[in-house]
Amino acid sequence: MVKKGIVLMNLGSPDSTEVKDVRRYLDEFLMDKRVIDTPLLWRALLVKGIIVPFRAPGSAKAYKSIWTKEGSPLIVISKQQQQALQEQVEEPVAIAMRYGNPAPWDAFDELMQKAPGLEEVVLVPMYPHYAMSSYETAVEYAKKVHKNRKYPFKLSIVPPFYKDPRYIDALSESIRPYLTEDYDHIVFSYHGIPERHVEKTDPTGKHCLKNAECCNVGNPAHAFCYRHQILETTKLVAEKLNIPKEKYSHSFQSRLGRDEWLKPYTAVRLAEMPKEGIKKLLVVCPAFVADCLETLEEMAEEGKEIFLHAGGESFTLIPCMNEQPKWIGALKELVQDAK
Ligand SMILES: C=CC1=C(C)c2cc3[nH]c(cc4nc(cc5[nH]c(cc1n2)c(C)c5CCC(=O)O)C(CCC(=O)O)=C4C)c(C)c3C=C
Ligand SMILES: [Fe+2]
Ligand SMILES: [Fe+2]
Repeated sequence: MVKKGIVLMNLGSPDSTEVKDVRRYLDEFLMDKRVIDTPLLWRALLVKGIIVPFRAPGSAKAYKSIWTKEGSPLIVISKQQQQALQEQVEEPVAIAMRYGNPAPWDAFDELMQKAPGLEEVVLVPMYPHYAMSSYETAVEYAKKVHKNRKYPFKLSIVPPFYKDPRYIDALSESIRPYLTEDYDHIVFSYHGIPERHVEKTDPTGKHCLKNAECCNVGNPAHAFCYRHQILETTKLVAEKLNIPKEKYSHSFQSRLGRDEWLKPYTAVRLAEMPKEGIKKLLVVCPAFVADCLETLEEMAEEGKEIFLHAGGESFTLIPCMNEQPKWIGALKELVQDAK
């Protein structure tokens, strides 16, 4: 009898592209204290009074431009990843989202039904890097649901896999075919976060962002440092693919609000690069293991337009790993290692 189950947990999407559904999704997302980390009253005022009413119609339009017959790309691809992994393992696999549907309890209930007597569920937060607004909130929420609803099984969690050779290999192989093209530069564009979040998750309270080199000097804070982790991923992939130092760089996309976020900003770099002689650009987004609004709309549409408008000649966005066999194989092994 199978005693174990697997949950792949990603961020989530609105139920439809209607403004009311996008509003509800943004409200749940941005009211999360690990995403907008201001005191509750101020957060409620900001989110419900300003951000959501002003942002929802624009976000709904952006979602419309990428929506498929089957629904949101992030959810559709998550289901494809679930099926692909299911073909490789005998334990039942379910998906859950941090915001919207399916919720973690939907996934846990599904697994309980498929495997009566379930003893352990392995949760895979589908984020390679630690950030309080992605990995941490997914894990804390899943733990809360697990505890409050008194599920009888043990919950094991896959740690951030930003330097795991199996993730690095799968990511590198997804990039390799594009390097045979004639290109001037490859940008590793990661989802940005406010600088304050990096400082907040520093358990030493005195390392992260305290000097320009902090992420390159060994420190226990790196287990929680998003910036250190994305620099590691970039370096390891570049080494594996023999990309010369001058031909690659990293940057951060998707900034929201006026706070200082991790820099450089992708949108700013895309506008500067053609003036520096970079005309043929490759872009990869390693913080996402499934294509989503931030890759298909923000990068493939907006980012491309910024670069071409600034004098760039070609802009190639490398797809996320989605359900590529090498990535699914890596996922299977990450699950097997979880304790
Ligand atoms: C304060 C705002 C935000 C932080 C911090 C943040 C961190 C963060 N997000 C992801 C992954 C995804 N974000 C996506 C969409 C998205 N992100 C924000 C804001 C913050 N994210 C918003 C408002 C949105 C919604 C769309 C919009 O209005 O722009 C998505 C795509 C979801 C989809 O349905 O396709 C992903 C995935 C990570 C990994 C992260 C921290 C590292
Ligand atoms: Fe985001
Ligand atoms: Fe750091």
